[in-house]
Amino acid sequence: MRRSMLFIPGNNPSMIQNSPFLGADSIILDLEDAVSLDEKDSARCLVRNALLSLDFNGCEKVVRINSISSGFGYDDIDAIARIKPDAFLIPKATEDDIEEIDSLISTIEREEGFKLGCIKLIPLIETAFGVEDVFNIIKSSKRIVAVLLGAEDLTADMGIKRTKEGEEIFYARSRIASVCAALKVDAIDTPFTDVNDFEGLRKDAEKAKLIGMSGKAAINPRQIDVINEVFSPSFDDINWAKRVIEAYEKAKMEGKGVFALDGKMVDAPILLRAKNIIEKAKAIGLIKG
Ligand SMILES: CC(=O)SCCNC(=O)CCNC(=O)[C@H](O)C(C)(C)COP(=O)(O)OP(=O)(O)OC[C@H]1O[C@@H](n2cnc3c(N)ncnc32)[C@H](O)[C@@H]1OP(=O)(O)O
Ligand SMILES: O=C([O-])CC(=O)C(=O)O
Ligand SMILES: [Mg+2]
Repeated sequence: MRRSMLFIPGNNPSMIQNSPFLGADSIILDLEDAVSLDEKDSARCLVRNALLSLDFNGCEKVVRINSISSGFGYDDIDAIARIKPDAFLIPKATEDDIEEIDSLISTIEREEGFKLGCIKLIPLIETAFGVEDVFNIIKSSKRIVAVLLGAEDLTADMGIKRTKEGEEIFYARSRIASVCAALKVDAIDTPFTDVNDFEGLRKDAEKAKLIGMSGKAAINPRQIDVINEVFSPSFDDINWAKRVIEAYEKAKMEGKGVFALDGKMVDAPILLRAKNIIEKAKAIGLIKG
């Protein structure tokens, strides 16, 4: 489950130390934009030591490396892949970068005796070209398990304003959600940058969920509860899903493929939606069995 993915600056030891107990599903230790140029080497060292020594309490451990073109990316991959993070987040991802990084990681996995393919990739889609090419980017490596939308860089690349309402990213969100559903990987929404506006955060997360995104990045621990709540099935959802499944079983015995529940039609796609809710609730531990 990747409902919430918390960014943590890779040069901040106290934030890193507390991170496993904040309730995020994934922790993204950042070596890219949250770290200034003169701290790139020390942050890499700190993140490496943290991954070696801290118990991450079951959180997914993701490291955002610097891009290959920045000159820091090769050192990031070499230092971090050898201690087996769960995944790398690849900024301003292109097909060429992903193919090259996939091959570099394969070499390290062989050298270190790791299972081939154990280190996953999450491309950060944050250029107009990346949005248009997202299908091919995901197809370029079997390691890809999710895609993250980076709206700050995307809107900068497009030369447009970033707003709280987010109309300017509706297309990018929708395209990423649709392609990710087609290729069966998670679609993770961009962070909401006003860390004191929880109503705004909730609305923004709900917008992303409505069009099919499965989780959202956070930049502050106080954002995690809201994000987890929005991307978990509610108790009403779960009760509805149970009733649909029960009613469907009964209807099937009576030889019916379609019937009405509370005045609304239920047929195969509605059953599928109900089953998806139950699966998600089980994965999160909201229901057992
Ligand atoms: C566009 C992009 O690239 S996004 C990705 C890169 N950006 C980042 O990683 C930013 C990460 N977030 C932060 O640095 C900070 O949360 C800021 C700058 C946004 C806000 O800072 P503040 O207003 O000082 O945060 P706040 O007052 O809520 O901090 C409360 C506590 O949470 C901690 N905290 C804040 N952010 C984080 C975080 N991302 N991870 C872990 N702990 C954090 C603080 O250290 C503080 O701890 P303390 O009480 O022990 O001192
Ligand atoms: O990774 C993210 O979600 C944030 C980011 O880099 C961006 O918006 O440019
Ligand atoms: Mg960015």
